[in-house]
Amino acid sequence: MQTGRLIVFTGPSGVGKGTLLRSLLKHHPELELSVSVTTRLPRPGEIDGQHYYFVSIEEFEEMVKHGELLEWAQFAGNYYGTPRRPVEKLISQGKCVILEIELEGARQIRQTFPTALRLFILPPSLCELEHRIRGRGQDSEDSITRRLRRAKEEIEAANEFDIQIVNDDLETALKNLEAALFARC
Ligand SMILES: Nc1ncnc2c1ncn2[C@@H]1O[C@H](COP(=O)(O)OP(=O)(O)OP(=O)(O)O)[C@@H](O)[C@H]1O
Ligand SMILES: Nc1nc2c(ncn2[C@@H]2O[C@H](COP(=O)(O)O)[C@@H](O)[C@H]2O)c(=O)[nH]1
Repeated sequence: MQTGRLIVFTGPSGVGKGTLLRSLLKHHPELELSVSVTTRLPRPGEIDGQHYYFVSIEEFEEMVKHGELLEWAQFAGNYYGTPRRPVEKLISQGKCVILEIELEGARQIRQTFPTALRLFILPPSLCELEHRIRGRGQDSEDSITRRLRRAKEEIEAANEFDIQIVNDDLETALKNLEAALFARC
């Protein structure tokens, strides 16, 4: 793995990005995961500063106004963004930093960090994606509808990314992910 690299990890909500990343980071603690800012309410068990920085809409808008976000987007009725300073600091220290972000944010990063490695995680089918989002049991019906509608648009954009990985069997997807990341030393 090259040092000082930005890795963008995108895919529809519920495809298993977080699940894959938790496993990847367990095996590769040298990788850094950026903690995003969001106006979404915390889910049960989510910890401020660990899963997200949970902020108000006003606080988020202030961050945008002051250029504190590397990228940001609206998703399923909430704002999400990547705090600029910690990412730039880690990259300057030679670390590989992973951003788990949706499509609009990934497109912004392509403009500002053209050398970032961009991966897209695909579900085996839309039916399985819906099954996973519902099975997670964390989102309202309205949020599920918005997420699934957005999923179709996101999947159509998968070819914009450097690498596509289907998350069907979790272990296979993890192996493919590791191969994609570490073959690029
Ligand atoms: N390969 C897999 N096979 C079956 N279930 C899976 C697989 N990968 C993840 N899941 C399950 O799918 C659900 C959604 O996974 P996860 O929360 O990691 O998705 P996500 O892409 O991070 O979603 P979001 O973008 O909304 O945060 C979880 O319940 C998880 O356990
Ligand atoms: N553009 C950005 N998208 C982000 C960021 N952090 C998370 N996300 C994406 O939002 C959706 C929904 O997340 P959830 O936690 O509410 O399920 C998902 O696709 C995330 O990848 C960010 O900083 N910028």
